[in-house]
Amino acid sequence: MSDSPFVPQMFAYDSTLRDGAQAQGISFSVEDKLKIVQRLDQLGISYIEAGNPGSNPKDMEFFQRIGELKLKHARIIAFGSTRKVKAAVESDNNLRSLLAANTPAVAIFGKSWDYQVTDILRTTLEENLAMIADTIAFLKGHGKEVVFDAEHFFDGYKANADYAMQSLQAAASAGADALCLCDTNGGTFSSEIHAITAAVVARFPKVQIGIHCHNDSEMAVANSVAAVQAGARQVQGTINGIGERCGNANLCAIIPNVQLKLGLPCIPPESMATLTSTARYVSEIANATFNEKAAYVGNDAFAHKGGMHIDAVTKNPISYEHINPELVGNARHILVSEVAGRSALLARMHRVDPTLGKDSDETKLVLEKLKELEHEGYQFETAESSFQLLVRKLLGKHQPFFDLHEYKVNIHEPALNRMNSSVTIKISVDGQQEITAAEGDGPVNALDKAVRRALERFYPAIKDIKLTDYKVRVLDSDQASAAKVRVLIESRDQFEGWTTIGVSTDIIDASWRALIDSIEYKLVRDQERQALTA
Ligand SMILES: CC(=O)SCCNC(=O)CCNC(=O)[C@H](O)C(C)(C)COP(=O)(O)OP(=O)(O)OC[C@H]1O[C@@H](n2cnc3c(N)ncnc32)[C@H](O)[C@@H]1OP(=O)(O)O
Ligand SMILES: CC(=O)C(=O)O
Repeated sequence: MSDSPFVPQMFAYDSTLRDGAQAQGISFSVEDKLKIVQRLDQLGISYIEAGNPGSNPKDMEFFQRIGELKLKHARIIAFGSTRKVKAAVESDNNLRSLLAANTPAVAIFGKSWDYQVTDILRTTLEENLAMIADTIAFLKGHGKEVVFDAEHFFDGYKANADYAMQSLQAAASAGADALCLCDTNGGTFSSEIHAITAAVVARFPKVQIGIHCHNDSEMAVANSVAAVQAGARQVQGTINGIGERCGNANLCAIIPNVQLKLGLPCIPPESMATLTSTARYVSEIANATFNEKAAYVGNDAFAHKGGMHIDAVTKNPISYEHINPELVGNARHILVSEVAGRSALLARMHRVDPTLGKDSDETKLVLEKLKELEHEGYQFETAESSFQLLVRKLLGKHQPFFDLHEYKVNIHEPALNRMNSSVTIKISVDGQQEITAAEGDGPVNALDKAVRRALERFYPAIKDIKLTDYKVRVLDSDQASAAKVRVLIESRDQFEGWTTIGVSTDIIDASWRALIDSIEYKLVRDQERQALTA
């Protein structure tokens, strides 16, 4: 490995902790911010815009503590606005806070749309240019690297190109190190972004030009890439695209687009494989639901379901994958479902019998049964473990772990201590009979307790199973109380998680099927692990 420091050709500028924190439902604690900064630094981000020191005490505390961290790649940026109208920079509270943040670099947003100056700032066009110039000169005088965010630049340019350019000129003449063009309202089209950015790059050939896009027209990533193609060399965005309204440009798509497709390195090549885990990490800390459909980093980004696609991808992945998923730390998923073909089944069938091929009778049998069960309401793409058990059963390789003789469910109303249900169950293992009973908060809970109690004597490892989720979906609601239900149960032990499924017109029966698959899958996996270590 080379010891020479990585030199980006494109500066990745992350605003998750500033613009991302302006998203509805997001609020990072100081500890959250410190953790995210470290993770972004490991990813190799060049700039981290980490908050507004003039906005709130939490952000100021963050800036007081950030010095504790030793960062390898990132420069921390404190964010604020140009000075107030008709005010002196020296006495401006926002600017004092920016200096108190003690960061090597600052970002200042200022108006570049004439209408925003007259109607929102309610001042003259000349005063706004003076606000920009005074603020940047003041910060440069304090030794800061300064990024000028030209707010509403594209709308401003379309309304009054001359004034929009004057705002950039004021910033550049005052010493700004980068001029960042903002599509603040997120309504600009990629062709306009490209043309306007190209005009700015031509006018300011010696200054770094940045791009900051919002996603109000679902075009933030495309617009950012268009600006890069027009010559922008700093690209702003947030992890997972979180941000105000519809969000910001998503760096998890922009970084691989720019680095892998346009050939402009923005993070060290060896960090690219941590992109997917970084996206999940930030989502977890933000307490946000992760978008599994996200390009590059979502679970579904390389999930193949159509039988013909699976067949082709198995022959050569580039047939239906735009990049190798491992480059961004993601993985290929082959889904089994009613739209699968034989190729989709082979990897699962080989776990049970490696000699089987695409043309084996067993492969056709499993495919037919899969389609029949999916027609009945099963959905195996989300219940891989039940499918794996089905394959074992159809191939005659499954040895049942117990025989069920009967179970009886009773509902007690009124409930005592929320235990409104009880179950008695009779099973046998190798001829030894066991009868147990259990009470539960609902019949499924009572059933779960009773079957575990009955089996634990024979299979103590069952104690390690934790049921982590239980989902019920009514499949044909027009049948009212006779409708079929699909139950999905997610389980975990100390090694892994797994999902099983049951379908029936009776919710207790559907739950029983999913529950028994869960227990049997655990026992099968324990056997497989023992065989590996034997
Ligand atoms: C596009 C963007 O994302 S820009 C960043 C937006 N982010 C935020 O607003 C989050 C942080 N903001 C805050 O915490 C608060 O708004 C503060 C502390 C900065 C200011 O709070 P307040 O002083 O109470 O003002 P308030 O938020 O109500 O109004 C904003 C003021 O800033 C002025 N302002 C807006 N843009 C600028 C600018 N570029 N330069 C100078 N002043 C500006 C407005 O005209 C308004 O001034 P006024 O009070 O004289 O009418
Ligand atoms: C500065 C900024 O966040 C914007 O204009 O969108």
